[in-house]
Amino acid sequence: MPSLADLQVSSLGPCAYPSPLGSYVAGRETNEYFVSEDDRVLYDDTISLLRRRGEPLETCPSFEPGGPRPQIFHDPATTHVGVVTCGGLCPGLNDVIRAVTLELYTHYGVTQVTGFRNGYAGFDPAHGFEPVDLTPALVGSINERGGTILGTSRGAQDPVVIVDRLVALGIDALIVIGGDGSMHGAHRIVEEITRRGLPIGVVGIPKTIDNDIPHIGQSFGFATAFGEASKAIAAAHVEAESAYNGVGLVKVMGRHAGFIACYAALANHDADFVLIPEVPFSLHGENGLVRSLERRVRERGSAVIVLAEGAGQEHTLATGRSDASGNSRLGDIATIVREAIEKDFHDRGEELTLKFLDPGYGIRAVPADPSDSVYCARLAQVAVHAAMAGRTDMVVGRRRHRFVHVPIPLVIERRHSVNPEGDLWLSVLESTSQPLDMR
Ligand SMILES: Nc1ncnc2c1ncn2[C@@H]1O[C@H](COP(=O)(O)OP(=O)(O)O)[C@@H](O)[C@H]1O
Ligand SMILES: O=P(O)(O)OC[C@H]1O[C@](O)(COP(=O)(O)O)[C@@H](O)[C@@H]1O
Ligand SMILES: [Mg+2]
Repeated sequence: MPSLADLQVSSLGPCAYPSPLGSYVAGRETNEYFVSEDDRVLYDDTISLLRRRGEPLETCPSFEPGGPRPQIFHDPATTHVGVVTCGGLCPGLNDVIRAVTLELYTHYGVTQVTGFRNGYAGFDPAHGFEPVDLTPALVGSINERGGTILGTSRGAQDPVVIVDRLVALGIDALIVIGGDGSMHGAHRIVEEITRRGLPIGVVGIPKTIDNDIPHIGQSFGFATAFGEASKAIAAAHVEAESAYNGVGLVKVMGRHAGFIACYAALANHDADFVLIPEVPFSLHGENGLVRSLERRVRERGSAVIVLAEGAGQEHTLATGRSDASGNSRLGDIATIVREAIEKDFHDRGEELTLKFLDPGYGIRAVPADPSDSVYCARLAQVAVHAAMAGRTDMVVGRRRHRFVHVPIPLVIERRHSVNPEGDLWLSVLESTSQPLDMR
């Protein structure tokens, strides 16, 4: 449980410039568009949690709200903003690049916006990736396409080299669009900036289809991704129920967190079993997957299993390998589950029609759905407000419908994952009627 001190956002210094957004509210009796610098968004959201603390509201943990400030740190006339996308693809990356650029140009009058190519690698002159001048004309309709126009990458880069490049190009604020790994990287960039005493801010916009970043509500692109995954589950259901002893096995992404599997399964209620990294299961034994599946197929004639790629890793041979960013390469649980099911039906002399679907990269290479598009645009605007107000070492998030600033050290402290004791997993159990304990 974070303390109030853990939730304090770092700032480059006092805000000496009036915000150009002030012209919008000039002459109005109220200026509710602007965020009050002394307002806070409470961490706890129930009376019982607050009561348990027994403290005045002012000392209870709370976040700085996101949104435009009446006074800003950077002078828009001279400000130069950098933008980079890192890590795996995610629907909405182009929406965010577009909205950051347009917010800077249109509302702050900032006309120097530079996009770094191919993730953190783009800062290293040795790679020879020329930065891109992001303009309203360039970004106008990029939101219609999946992927990122800037390119992305995995793999470590030296923060010293990155800060050297920021200094060489005169960047005042860097917007990092990335996942947990990118935010670790962003924090190391901040440490190097701080070591040199430079007035350069770093603001993150959390991206990942896995939704494994804590404290930020939900990462953009997650909703689009699970929506795409749910289409594969619906197809598996149709295939399974149209066959004699039909079984659909759908593998979805989700390295350490089973959110995609849970939400995709809940989206159409076609799943009979959801297997996620957070909840261990046995393959064999009375409560294990194979016997439970046998019972379900006997009762209903068919069944659908949704399998997160990171589930049941204890049943696989550890690969001992990792990708360029240090993320572990997973064992192939789908093949193990599939072979166990096929062997069991074969040994029992039962017919089986098993269809294996892996929507794979197809769930993250698509453009954002309308709901994620809105979310991307708004997160981007809030990130620009934060950057212009001199905030640093923070990411933007939306907790319970409130935009907030979350310090990066807090979001990289741990991973967000499905709580097996929580209400999401309970919904999955209710929807699938799978055994509570499959060990
Ligand atoms: N602990 C870390 N410290 C510094 N940089 C990191 C760290 N983890 C990842 N990165 C860098 O952040 C970038 C993106 O990380 P990655 O894990 O691939 O994707 P994501 O940000 O989507 O989780 C990569 O360039 C990677 O080298
Ligand atoms: O792009 P790669 O390296 O094949 O990685 C695939 C992994 O990326 C993810 O989409 C998550 O990526 P991020 O960590 O970049 O958010 C996982 O769901 C999946 O395991
Ligand atoms: Mg990640």
